[in-house]
Amino acid sequence: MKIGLYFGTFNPVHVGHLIIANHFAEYSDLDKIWMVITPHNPFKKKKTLLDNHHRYQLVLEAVEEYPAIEASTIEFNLPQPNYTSNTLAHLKEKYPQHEFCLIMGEDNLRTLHKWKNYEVILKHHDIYVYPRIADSEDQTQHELLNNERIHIIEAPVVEISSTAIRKAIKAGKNCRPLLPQSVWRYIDEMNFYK
Ligand SMILES: Nc1ncnc2c1ncn2[C@@H]1O[C@H](COP(=O)(O)OP(=O)(O)OP(=O)(O)O)[C@@H](O)[C@H]1O
Ligand SMILES: O=C(O)c1ccc[n+]([C@@H]2O[C@H](COP(=O)([O-])O)[C@@H](O)[C@H]2O)c1
Repeated sequence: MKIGLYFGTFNPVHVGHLIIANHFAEYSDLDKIWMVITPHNPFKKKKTLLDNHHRYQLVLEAVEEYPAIEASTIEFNLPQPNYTSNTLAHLKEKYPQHEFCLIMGEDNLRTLHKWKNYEVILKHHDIYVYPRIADSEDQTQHELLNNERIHIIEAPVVEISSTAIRKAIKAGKNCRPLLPQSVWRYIDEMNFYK
């Protein structure tokens, strides 16, 4: 099977994530999309981060009615911070029968040259990049854009961020439309981000 790995902190998962995952499930050559919940992104502070199992539960709720999309806990038992190259090596060993590609937003492509072993990642995996609204253009991004492993895919641009959602909840704003209904309910019942 050809599996698209959609890595993320998902703190919390929101409608923007789901639109992308569904777009790739419906309009690409990928058989399955695994949303991989990352315990600790090497570039992010762990402050305001919900426990792994809660973030996983939220992704499970979000993808419940999407048979081609799964929530993955593969990084939960790997060393932290989570370097994607380590996870990919682990996946290759555990599932030699599958082909793994990465799905990432343009924002992550811009920092890819700073990722651990990014050349190794590019040697073995295709990366499907979808557009996000950029603040500035970056030289390195242009170099990477010419890499034959990088595939720019047209997908809807939805400017929602987990950061904005956390802030809105803290400020007592209603942000229900930005979250799948079951995700909003879970967050509300558990009093998260307040
Ligand atoms: N609105 C969105 N549309 C498309 N892709 C998104 C959107 N928000 C995040 N992504 C992408 O989803 C993946 C996981 O994102 P992440 O969990 O960091 O969400 P985020 O909303 O950017 O979070 P935060 O605001 O906490 O940094 C990343 O590849 C990121 O580029
Ligand atoms: O491997 C790296 O060096 C590396 C550096 C920065 C980010 N990543 C991964 O990129 C993924 C996207 O993270 P995020 O927080 O933007 O959702 C997440 O799985 C991180 O572990 C990986």
